[in-house]
Amino acid sequence: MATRVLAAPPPGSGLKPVVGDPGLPLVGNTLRVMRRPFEVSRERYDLFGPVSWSWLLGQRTVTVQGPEAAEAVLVNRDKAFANGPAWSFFIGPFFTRGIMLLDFEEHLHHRRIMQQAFTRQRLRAYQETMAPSIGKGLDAWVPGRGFKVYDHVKQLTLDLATDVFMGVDLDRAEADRINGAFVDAVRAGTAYVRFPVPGLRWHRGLRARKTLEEFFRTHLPAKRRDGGGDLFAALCAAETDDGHRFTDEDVVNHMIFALMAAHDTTTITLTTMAYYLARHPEWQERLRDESEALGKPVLEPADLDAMTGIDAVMKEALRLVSPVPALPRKAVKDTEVLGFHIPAGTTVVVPQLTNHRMPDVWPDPDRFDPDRFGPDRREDKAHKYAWSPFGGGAHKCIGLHFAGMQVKSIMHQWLLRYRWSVPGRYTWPLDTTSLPSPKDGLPVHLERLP
Ligand code: HEM
Repeated sequence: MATRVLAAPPPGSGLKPVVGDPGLPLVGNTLRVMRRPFEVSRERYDLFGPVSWSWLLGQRTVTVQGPEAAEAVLVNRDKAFANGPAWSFFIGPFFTRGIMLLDFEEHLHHRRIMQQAFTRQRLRAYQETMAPSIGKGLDAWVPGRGFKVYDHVKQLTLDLATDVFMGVDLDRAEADRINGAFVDAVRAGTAYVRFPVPGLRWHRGLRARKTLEEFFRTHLPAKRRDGGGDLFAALCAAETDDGHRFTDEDVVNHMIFALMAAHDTTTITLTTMAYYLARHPEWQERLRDESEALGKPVLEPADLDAMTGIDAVMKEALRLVSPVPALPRKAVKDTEVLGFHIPAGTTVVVPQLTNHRMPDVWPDPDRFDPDRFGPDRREDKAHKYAWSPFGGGAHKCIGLHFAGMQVKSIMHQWLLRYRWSVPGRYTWPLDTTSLPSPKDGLPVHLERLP
């Protein structure tokens, strides 16, 4: 391995240079990092320490490992790191002006308005709207062997998005058209060919973006007029105390982004929970007992905190498989992380996926052990950023309570309806080349409970 310095620190600054290895010509270390993230990150940590550089996805990228470095980048005290130029590289054309792509003053302005759509009162309304749709979606599952959890959960969360996010009555064909556009927009972010060739991902993504824009623009006037208990209506109505509101264009952009931010992340969380609950039937039974003991077919807002088993398994699933595996930033001026010199223009990545499995922070890090979040252990308290699947700082996930509510509501109803299992020696083939997901869709034996 050829070890090189990223850039010499300014003389007299007292800063250390970032050391790393460029990797292979053209591809750098991209394929190794994508295919074997856990092994490669441990190897690099041992070799270079918490801050190192490499060529990744065609960019000179500094990777910061461990909670301390994650905190420095995400809290971003001297405003050296920007989201827009970093995230745009992946999702820019499809999620134009999504809130995560805005920075500094402008971001804060939008975030303050958006927060009005995520108040406690709004969340209660979303939960109530969602409950019957979850039941309907789960009842439609056909039990048997080879039931692909990932595909079914993805469909379920997409259908829920139609109710809870859009609140628009769509027939099946129209719902499928919008869901399809949405899936194409998301997929385009991980296209290999990153310019529009008809039939390929990038092109389909651009077409999908147009479809989604037209859809939301068409329904917007009625939403503004009639309101409702959905996110679309909430964004239309959102207003800060000093009277700031979203324009029509803002609402369209934020709706498209929020759908994306909410959908794959909750799908991955539920699929990971289902995988470990299939591998650990004792935990599945423990959670089912808890849900049965509650004595209610659907969770109500006041029940969310009481579901401690589901909560621990959800946290452990988010630790083992972080749905957003890496948080990229672009340095907009010379700065430092843990005393290492980061020159302006560098892409900096916080690798959530591997940070959550650092042996220095988590005992036996690859083991599924939800009790590590129990009151007597609280291993997540090792550092404020030890467990940070929702990010941190100004861009911390605005939907984190929504996500918890949705995941718990679905899991509760699922446990009451079905038992599921995998063969004893099955381990899932986790694809980590994009957002993490099982290559085989996670086939389980799904049995309906009497
Ligand atoms: C388990 C589920 C989820 C996970 C793991 C997750 C994770 C994240 C992460 C890590 C970020 C920060 C990205 C960064 O700093 O670059 C983020 C931002 C965001 N998330 Fe989530 N998310 C989840 C669910 C949701 C849901 C359900 C919604 C909406 C209802 C949502 C809406 C957003 C929005 C709007 C942002 C951007 C916030 C900003 O830039 O100010 N997320 N999410």
